[in-house]
Amino acid sequence: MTTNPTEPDDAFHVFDTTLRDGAQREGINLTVADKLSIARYLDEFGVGFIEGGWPGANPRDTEFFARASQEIDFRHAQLVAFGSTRRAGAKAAQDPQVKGLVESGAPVVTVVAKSHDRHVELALRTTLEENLEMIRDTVSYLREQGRRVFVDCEHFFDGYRANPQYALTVVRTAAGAGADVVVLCDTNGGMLPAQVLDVVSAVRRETGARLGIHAQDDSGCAVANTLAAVDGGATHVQCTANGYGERVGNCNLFPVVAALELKYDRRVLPAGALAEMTRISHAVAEVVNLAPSTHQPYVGVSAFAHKGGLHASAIKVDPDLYQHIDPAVVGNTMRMLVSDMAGRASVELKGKELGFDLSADRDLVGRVVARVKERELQGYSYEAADASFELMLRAEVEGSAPSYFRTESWRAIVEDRPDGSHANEATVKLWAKGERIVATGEGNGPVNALDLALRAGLERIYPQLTSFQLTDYKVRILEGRHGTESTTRVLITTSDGGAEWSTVGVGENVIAASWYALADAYTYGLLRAGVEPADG
Ligand SMILES: CC(=O)SCCNC(=O)CCNC(=O)[C@H](O)C(C)(C)COP(=O)(O)OP(=O)(O)OC[C@H]1O[C@@H](n2cnc3c(N)ncnc32)[C@H](O)[C@@H]1OP(=O)(O)O
Ligand SMILES: CC(=O)C(=O)O
Repeated sequence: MTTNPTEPDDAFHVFDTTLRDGAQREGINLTVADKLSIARYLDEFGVGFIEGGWPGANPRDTEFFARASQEIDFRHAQLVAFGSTRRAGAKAAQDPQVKGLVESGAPVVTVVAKSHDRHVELALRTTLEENLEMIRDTVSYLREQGRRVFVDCEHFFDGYRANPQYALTVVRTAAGAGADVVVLCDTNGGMLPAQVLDVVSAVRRETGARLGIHAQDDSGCAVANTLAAVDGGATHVQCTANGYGERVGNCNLFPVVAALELKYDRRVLPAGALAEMTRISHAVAEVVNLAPSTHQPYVGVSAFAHKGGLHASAIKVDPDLYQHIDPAVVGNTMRMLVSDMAGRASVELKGKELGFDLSADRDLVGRVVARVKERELQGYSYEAADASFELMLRAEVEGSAPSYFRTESWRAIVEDRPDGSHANEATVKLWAKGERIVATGEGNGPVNALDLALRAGLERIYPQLTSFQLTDYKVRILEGRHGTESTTRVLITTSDGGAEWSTVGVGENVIAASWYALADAYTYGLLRAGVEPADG
């Protein structure tokens, strides 16, 4: 029952609610500027609708609507205001909340309505008939005001189980009053795909209304439930970027649109948009200030990272053997992880990724595999330390590891002072380009002092390292095995302001392990910068 003359009846809607339901996630607190920035990313990605928030519910959402239409030249999306049906016993035309929706200026309004009889009686504290009247009146009023209206039927699936006739009457009432789409909501997120398929198919059959789906992820089934609803006849999917949302989250936009485009062969995004998906997902994560999930389907950095040796050996023949799609299609890349689960193929493919053709030297590849396994047994972990792996690989390929300095000794001292403060000092004694260097550093911890001493000692000889910055530092104490002492593993990430690289060090204590990881970090950085190796 489409009432929008500009759209064919079978038009498919990708409706994003990151700025409304996504913002209901614990830990997300968006400014108006953040919301504007996310809206730009979503429009660029090509979603059809952006639900911007609840105008009138808080000053931030009201300001967002005032500014979004002025400041953003939407190319693909229409802005949607969210609100509820009018209050019981009032008139929609006089309801301040409904007026706020009109005053937002948004061309589309989503109205949340009760569709579960128990919610009407307990939460709204009104009659079933008055709830229908609230829906009828609110939708008609908004239509008279020239708005396109979608109705979100809250708790629809639970309501349908409890009282199917009432739930169906709500759908008919909303559609009859002029709602373009009636959205069936799994508000508590407890449904499973087979149930969603059954209910959506039945509602479509019984009412003929145009249906949408809004699935919360409490059972971990939001994406599957959304696709099941599409199978049942829904043509409008509500999702959020990276699955942000109330409680555990909402339906993740990215796997849904990827599935629709790549597996249902349905064009739901503008041409070329899918290849931007990984970048857009990470950009939105940056704006909401949450680290992008490494294991998110399609867009996570681990989504196409292969660790098992057997996988690598098949991928060497054809990547399709262990990948459901070509990562480039969604703007991601395949990565090979080298660890003690690697075989020859893993090392060969990793070598290729790093620019080495190892295919002709079976013995060398075998030696590298053996070395990786032996070092991982000691506590090293190369899958998160590509730079240390490359230095080790180069040592095998080129006969010796690239080297820029030789260590005579180092020491780090922590002084506990009577006032409870600590002084951290380090001294390094090095040889570089034939010169003996003694340098000291004072830092906010012993590792920082060691890093500063190393930097102070080498900076004059290798000015390139002034741009290096330690950006991440992780320590893990590894249990001793078979009666041996425990050891410490340190992973360091270093940046030169553009690229980042990670190194690993293992030692009997945290400072020794840090030293090895730091030495690799500086060595690899100088190599990357194109500096000719020159040992002490
Ligand atoms: C499933 C969802 O995620 S829906 C979206 C939920 N999002 C939010 O709630 C975020 C924004 N909300 C808010 O800022 C506030 O809750 C407001 C401004 C909307 C309302 O605030 P208040 O007026 O203080 O009311 P409060 O939040 O305590 O209760 C909500 C009221 O709306 C009523 N209500 C709930 N659903 C509906 C509905 N579909 N139609 C009409 N009224 C409704 C409740 O019965 C309650 O009425 P009462 O005040 O007579 O008890
Ligand atoms: C509308 C909505 O957010 C829900 O029912 O979960």
